[in-house]
Amino acid sequence: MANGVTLESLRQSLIRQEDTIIFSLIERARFPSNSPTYNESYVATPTFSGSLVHSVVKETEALQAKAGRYANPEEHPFFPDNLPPSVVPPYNFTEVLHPPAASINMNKDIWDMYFKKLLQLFAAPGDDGNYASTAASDLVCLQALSRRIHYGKLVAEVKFRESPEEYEPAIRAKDRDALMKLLTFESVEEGVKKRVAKKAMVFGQEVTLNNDDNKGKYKVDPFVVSRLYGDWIIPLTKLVQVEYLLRRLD
Ligand SMILES: C=C(O[C@@H]1C=C(C(=O)O)C=C[C@H]1O)C(=O)O
Repeated sequence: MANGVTLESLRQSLIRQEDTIIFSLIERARFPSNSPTYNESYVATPTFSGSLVHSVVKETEALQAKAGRYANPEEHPFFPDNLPPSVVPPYNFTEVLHPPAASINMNKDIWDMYFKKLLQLFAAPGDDGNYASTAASDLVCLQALSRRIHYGKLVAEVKFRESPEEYEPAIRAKDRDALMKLLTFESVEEGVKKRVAKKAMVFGQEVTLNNDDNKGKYKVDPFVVSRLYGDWIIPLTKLVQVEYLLRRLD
């Protein structure tokens, strides 16, 4: 495969990213739900627009944009409008993707999924006042999820290059269902769901010096992690793949 990128190497990266995602969820789960972080009327100052989390994400992204974060095609901002330009010298990232890929940004869906669905599954109800740290943890989760989900672009490119003759008719017919079928590997998905549950058990256990008196207590529920993947992360990654493929012949 061109540029040394193979389906196998991309899958290995997705496996490594599981570690990042699970640790980020564990870090967020240190805090209770902390609802004022998300309440637009909580911060009453012109410095911040919207909720605290909105401002923390937006302003951090502006800083990271200056530091060159979004020059990497694997990174996608949640607030792409009016981002300041990078001030660092450009790095020559290998071009793997078909250029129209740049127009795909699913972060709006990722934002909604995270705040409306995921968070309540792993953050315990309550309020401990740590809103700034909570927002910072949310940002880390969001960025890890976004990177993983947009990796679908690379996965789709490699799948396309491996068998263009299978994909081209479905792309020309704009047949989303056929594309979804072609790019789906159910056994891989089942493996992902089982592995992330196992990782959540290993990473989220209490490590003590005297044997296993904490068995069965996890910092994030392994079943919930598996469900996050099965119900949201994998479907969104596949949606990115479909969107990418639909533009692949443009
Ligand atoms: C990412 C891939 O494409 C699909 C999505 C998967 C995922 O998001 O984990 C797994 C298998 C495929 O159904 C892949 O084939 O590895």
